[in-house]
Amino acid sequence: MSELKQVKLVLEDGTEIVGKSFGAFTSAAGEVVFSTAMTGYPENLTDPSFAGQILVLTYPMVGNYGVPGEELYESISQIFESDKIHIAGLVVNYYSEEHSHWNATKSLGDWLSEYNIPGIFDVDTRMLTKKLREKGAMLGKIVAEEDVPLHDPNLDNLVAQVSQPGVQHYGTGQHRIVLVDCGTKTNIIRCFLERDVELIRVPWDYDFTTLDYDGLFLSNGPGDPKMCTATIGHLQTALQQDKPIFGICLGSQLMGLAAGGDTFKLKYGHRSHNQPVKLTGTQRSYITSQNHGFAVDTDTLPAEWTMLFENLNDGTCEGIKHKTKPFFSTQFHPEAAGGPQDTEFLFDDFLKVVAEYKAAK
Ligand SMILES: NC(=O)CC[C@H](N)C(=O)O
Repeated sequence: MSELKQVKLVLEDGTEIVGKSFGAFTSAAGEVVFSTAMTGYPENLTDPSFAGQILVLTYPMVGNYGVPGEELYESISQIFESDKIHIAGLVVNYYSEEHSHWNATKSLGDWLSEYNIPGIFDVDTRMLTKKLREKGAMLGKIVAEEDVPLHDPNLDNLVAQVSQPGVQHYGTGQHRIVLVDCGTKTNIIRCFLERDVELIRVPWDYDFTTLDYDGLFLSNGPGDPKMCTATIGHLQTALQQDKPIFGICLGSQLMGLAAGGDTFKLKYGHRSHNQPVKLTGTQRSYITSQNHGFAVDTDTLPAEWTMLFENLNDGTCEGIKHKTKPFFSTQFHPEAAGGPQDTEFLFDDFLKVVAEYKAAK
C-alpha cells in the first residue's frame, strides 16, 4: 500500500470507526447506505442516483478488477453510467490496491482521487450493515484531517444538480421518445438506442408537454422525489393525455406523485442485484437490480392506478400502472448496469405500447 493514513467514519448515532484511507484524503458528509451487490462498482459509483450518499459495499474485497477506460457509444459513455463519480464517499472492508482485468486502466483508489472522493477501508462492513439495517440509513461522514458537519442530502434538490442542461438528441428510429433526465443512467439511453428509437433528452424541469413525441420516459435520479415539483407538474399534464409513459425508479415515484399518490422513505432502502419482485396477478417473479431509498405508498394510489410489481422481501411497491391508459413504471432497474438483465424486455413492452398507440391514432 502506497498510503496508509488513518481516517474515520462517524455516524449520526455517535458510532466512530477508524479505518485506512484510499482515494482522496479528504473529508465528506452524506447519507450512509449499503449495497449488497457483489460486483459493479464502476457502474454504481457513476450512477447519479447515488449523489450525496456514502456507499458501504458489503462484498468483502473491492478494487481487484480495477476501473475500465472510457469509451464512447454515440456521445455517451459505453461503460460508465454517467460522466463522473457521484457518490460522496466509499466504505469497504478490504481494498485491493492490486488490480487485474482485461479492460482495467487504473485502480479504484486512483479513480476516486481523480474526483476528490474519499474512501475508507479496513472497516467491519458486516457490523456496520447490521447497524444500518437495525437503525435505518443514517447521516454520516468520512473524516480525514478537517472535520465537516453532518449533512442530509435528501433536503437538497439533487436532481437539479445532476440533470444535464440543454436538449440533446440521440439516434434515429421510428419511435420518438422524450427522456426526462432526472439523473439518467446511460444504460437507459443505450437500451433505447438499441431499439429503433430517436431519443430527445430534456432537463428535469423542461416543459416537454409542448414537444412532438410518441412516448415519454422518466429516468432514475437521486434524493427525495418530492423535490421534483417541476417534473411532477409537467407530468400531471401528460397524464391527462393518452401518450404512453414509462418511468424507472425515481421516474416511478414521480408518476405515483403526479397521479395523486404519496411516497415514503424506506428504513434502509433496496440496493443490490438480486431483489425479487412479483408481477401482480401472476406467480411470476423476476430477480432485479435496485438502488432506491424511497417507495410509492400503494395504499395512497387513486382508484384508476394499481401496483404492477411487488417486492418479495418486504411487500413494498416495485412499480405501478394505470388501469386503462398506457402508463406504467418500475421501481427496479430493467436496464440493470450492473445487475441481471432479466427485465430488459420491459423496454420492448413499452415500445410495443408506443407502436399500438401510434397505429390507433
Ligand atoms: N435509482 C433511483 O432513481 C433512486 C430514486 C430515489 N432517489 C430513491 O432513493 O428512492
